[in-house]
Order: sequence, then C-alpha cells, then structure tokens
Amino acid sequence: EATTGARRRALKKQHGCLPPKHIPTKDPILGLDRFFKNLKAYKEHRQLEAWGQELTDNNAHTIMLSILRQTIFVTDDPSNVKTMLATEFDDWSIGSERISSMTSFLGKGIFTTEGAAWKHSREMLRPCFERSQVADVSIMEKHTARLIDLVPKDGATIDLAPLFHNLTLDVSTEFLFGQSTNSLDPGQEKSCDEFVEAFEYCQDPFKENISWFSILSQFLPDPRFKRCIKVIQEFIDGIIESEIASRTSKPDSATNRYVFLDELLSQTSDLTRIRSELLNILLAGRDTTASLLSNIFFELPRHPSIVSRLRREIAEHVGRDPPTYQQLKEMKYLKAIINESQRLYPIVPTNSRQAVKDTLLPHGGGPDATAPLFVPKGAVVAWLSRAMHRREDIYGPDAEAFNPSRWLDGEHASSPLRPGWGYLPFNGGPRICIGQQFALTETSYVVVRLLQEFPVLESRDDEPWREKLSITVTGLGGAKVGLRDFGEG
Ligand code: HEM
Repeated sequence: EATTGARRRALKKQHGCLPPKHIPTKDPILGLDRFFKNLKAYKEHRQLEAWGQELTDNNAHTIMLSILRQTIFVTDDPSNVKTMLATEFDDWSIGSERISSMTSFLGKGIFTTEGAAWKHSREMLRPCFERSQVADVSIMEKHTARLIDLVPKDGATIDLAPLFHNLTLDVSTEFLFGQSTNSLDPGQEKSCDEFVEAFEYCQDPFKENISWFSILSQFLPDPRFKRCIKVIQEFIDGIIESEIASRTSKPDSATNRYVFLDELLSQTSDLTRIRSELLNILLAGRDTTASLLSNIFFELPRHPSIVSRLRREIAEHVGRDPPTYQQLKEMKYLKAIINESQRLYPIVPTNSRQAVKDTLLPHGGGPDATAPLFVPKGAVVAWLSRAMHRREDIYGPDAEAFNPSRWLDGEHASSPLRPGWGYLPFNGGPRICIGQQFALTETSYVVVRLLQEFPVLESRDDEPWREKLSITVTGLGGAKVGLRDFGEG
C-alpha cells in the first residue's frame, strides 16, 4: 500500500504538476495581516478589486494564500473554473461551509445539497422552470406598472434600487407562491412585512455592519435568527396549505395563471421539501435580479448614446405596447447591455468549490502558474468572476469600460467576442443557474417598460460604482436617476 505522500508524488509527477505560487503572510501562523487587510478592503467597499489586484500584483492567474490557518487557491483562469464546474464536476463539492450555514435557514433544497439529493431537486424543478418561461411576462406587467406609478415623473431624483428590490420580491412571490407580497402596492395591507423582515435578517450574516462584534457574534447563539426561521416557515406553510385547499376546491382549468408551487405540488407531496425548495429559489432569484437591474440603471444614464440606440431598438421591435416574450428575445442590443452589465458587475462575483479527493487543475503550477496544479482533498479553490470578466487578454484593452458593442460581431476591435468560460455570470456545467431565463426575461421586461414610459433618463450621481458585498454583490450607490414622462400634452 503506497502512503498518501507517495501517491501524491506519483500523481504530480505523472501530470507534470509544479508547486503553486504561494503568497506569504507576515504572520505565518494565522495569516492575521491578510485577514485585517481583507477586513479593511471590505469596509472600504473594494474587496473584489483588492482580490483581483492580488492576482495582478503577483503576475499570475492562480495563487495560493493562507488566511486564518486555511489554505485557499485563488484563480481567474477560465480553464480551472471549467474543470471544477464541468469536466471534473464529481471531484468538487460546493463546500461544507456553504452547506452548513445555508441549510439552517433554507432547509435542504437545490441550493444546499449535492449528489443524489441535489440531482433529485434539479430534476424535479427543471420542468417547472421550462413551463414557466412564456407565462412570466404577464406577471411582470402588473408589478412593473406599480413601480412606474411610484416613480416621480418630473425629474426629481429617485434611487431605483430599493424599488427594484421590492419589484423582484413581488414578482418572485407571485411566480413561486401564486400570492404576491405586493410591497409596491400602497393600497394593500402589508400582511407579509414580518416575513420579509425575517427573510432579510437571515440572509445577511453581518447585518450590513461588519465589526469585531458582528464577527464574534457569528459564534454566539442568536435567538432572533431562530425566531425569524419560525416566522419564515409558518408564512410559507400557510401559503402551501391555502394553495392545496384552492386546488381541491377548483378544478385545474378554473385558473389559467401559472404558479410554480402548483407545478411542484404535482411532483411531490412532501411539504417540508416543497417549503425548502421555494425558499432556496426565492433566495437565489430575488436580490440577484434586483441588483442586475440597479447596475443597468447605474450605467445607462451615464451613456446617452447607448440609451438612444436602445430606444431605437425598442421602437423597431416593440413600439409603445408592453413587450412580449418573443420580442424581448429578439432584441440583440438589449441583450448586449445586459451582458455588459453582468461582465463588469457579476452579481455572484466570487465563488468557490472544495476538492472531495486529491485532484488536479490544468493551470496554477510553476512560477508563471501555467503548469498543472495538484489540489489536495479538502482544499478550497475560489474563483474571481469579476477579475476574469475584466481580463484584457479576453476582452481587449478597454476591458474596464462599459461598452455593450463588444458583444456585437464586427463592432469592436476584439470582435468576434467568444469568451467561453471567461464569461460566467450564471456559472456553467450541471449546476448552471436554473433561473437564468427567468432573470433575463424579468430584467429585459423592466428595462423596456421604463424606457417606454420615460423619454428622459438622467444620472443624478457622479460617484464611481462601489460594491456592497454579501453572498452576492450590489452597487453601494444604487441607481439614482431623474425621469420625465411625456407630460400632459
Ligand atoms: C441576474 C440574476 C441571477 C444571477 C446573476 C444568478 C446567478 C447564479 C449563479 C452564479 C448560480 C450558481 C451558484 C453556484 O453553483 O455556486 C446560480 C444558481 C441558481 N440560481 Fe441563479 N441567478 C440569477 C437569477 C436567478 C433566478 C431568477 C432564479 C429563480 C427564479 C435563480 C435560481 C437559481 C437556483 C435554484 C440555483 C441553484 C442551481 C443548482 O445548484 O443546481 N437564479 N444562480
């Protein structure tokens, strides 16, 4: 029997692996200097940039770091990411940390499981998403119209970000549960405020204020967290029960609206399972789409010529009526704008996987990190989509600029752009975002409707984009704009 060491040496030799570029810390035991550097960057809202800078400073696309006694590899190399997410999918776990921290809040569902349990979730949910695609647009009009009602039409400054947040919550709950939180409707009694507050509390581990106390409190019991979980569970259970009751009282054809929960009820009768899947999807789909919309409305008013071209496309494809699903799909420039926003500001800007056995990555070894890399069982590899999306060797020398034309063949110096695994807003491989189409439809719909409604769109903020980082990232400054409608005449 070969020892682990001998086996590993043989594996490295066989594949020509070289040692990684290890970035030393001043504190060699805990790596505390790096920890404090990260904390400082986080507080200054430039953590993502600082991580990317670490790669640039070391002139390598893959490095090895030690933080608080944990060794992690950091990469912005597309072939490494492809290996973890697709080619060698079975060698990689979503990580014990993610599973334990998120299961307590979301339960076991598509986002928090792996292996056979995850496969089962994915198979059960896929048809629900496929069937929902065309129906989405009808849900969106009602909520978008409410958002438009709340926007001042005389050019007064408004931050659209909180409204997008409410919009995606109202749309997601209507789509998933058949009952909307209606947070944008001033006339509705807010019966779900308690649920919304509890859901938001559980989602943000640092409660937006990272400090010594908030870090320490991660290790202390949190009675409020427990109370919030109870509120969330009771709220969803109530919805599931009322949906079951309405299914029994009405035959299938009595309602023609699409409800995800109905689809799910026809696949399983396990209520705990249904509750968990709904929460998993609500978490995955809500803030992400709201942040994407905010980022688009951060950039658009800063680029009047891009807005003019988009308006021409809307006029040609849609006119003044609300867009159909088919029309949205045909709008190439709109798609290029969404792509470009997700390139510069990917909503899931960094992610990681943990090796479930000794394994290999194609790059990361040797002084220039281009030789194969040996990764021991248990090691964590983080990838930086934000840094990868700004690589000049993939996107050209203007990689830091917002320029949707780069996505249109023949319109940019690096055309045709085919970034492959160098562009990953929704990840790739078997765990690719299952709600991608839903998110793109919702985003496209809202962009088109707002531009149709408001011929004037002005920026009211000259700050650069800065990050507000939690599990996902959103723009700290939101989307402050001034809008004017067509007026009375
Ligand atoms: C702009 C919006 C969105 C972005 C950027 C986004 C991004 C992502 C990414 C990067 C992942 C992979 C996470 C990982 O494996 O570590 C993911 C997974 C997932 N997303 Fe999205 N997402 C968006 C919207 C949505 C929407 C609207 C839904 C549902 C309505 C949704 C449902 C999911 C689910 C259920 C998963 C887990 C899939 C699995 O593990 O098999 N997402 N998303």
